[in-house]
Amino acid sequence: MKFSQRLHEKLKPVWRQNHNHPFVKGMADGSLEPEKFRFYMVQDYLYLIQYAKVFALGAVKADDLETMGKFAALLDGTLNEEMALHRQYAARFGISEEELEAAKPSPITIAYTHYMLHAAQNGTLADVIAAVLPCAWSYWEIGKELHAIPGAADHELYGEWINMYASEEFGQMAQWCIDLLDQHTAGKSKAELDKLEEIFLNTTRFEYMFWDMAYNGEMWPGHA
Ligand SMILES: Cc1ncc(CN)c(N)n1
Repeated sequence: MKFSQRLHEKLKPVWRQNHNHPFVKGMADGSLEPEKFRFYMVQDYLYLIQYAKVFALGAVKADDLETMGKFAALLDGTLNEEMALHRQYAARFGISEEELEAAKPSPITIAYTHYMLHAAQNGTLADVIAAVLPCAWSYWEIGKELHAIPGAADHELYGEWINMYASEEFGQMAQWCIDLLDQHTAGKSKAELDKLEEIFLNTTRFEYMFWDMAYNGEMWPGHA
């Protein structure tokens, strides 16, 4: 069994919690309050700035030019395509690009991005992929799941989000990460695979916490 299949099978219960989070369900049926989405979108923009740096670390750790080029393309795609979606949403909410970048990250945004960067900086290429894969893979699955709901992708606020993450291009990117992880884990020892599983599990858990943080508009205790 490929390592990615092992992870998917084993972590299904944790994985499903992300798909069933009220924030995701609210985008699916259109009942999510726009204010919650606004909060999410700003935090996600800050998240993506750091996430793009993890791809940069992938390029640093790659040992062939093809992989290095692919990570460079993922970095570019994050900054100029995925974040363009957020900039469009920000414009709809009356938030400028300067305001977006100057926004303060929530404790969960800080914890999640610092964890990914730490795992990537201190680990191998396999650690880099284990850290980012739940992000790419779970968004792709959520995008496809929501896209399959009649009318969801036409929603005037959430439709573009759903179309972006259900798209062929986003799926290809997620699949490339899955394949790369399988390639870099073939023949690894149990101890190495257990360590990678731990990283994958932790970022999967952080995905849940990120939905939860957005749903509850959580910043530092005692601060708006
Ligand atoms: C928190 C989070 N996780 C994943 C993705 C998909 N790149 C995202 N935009 N935001």
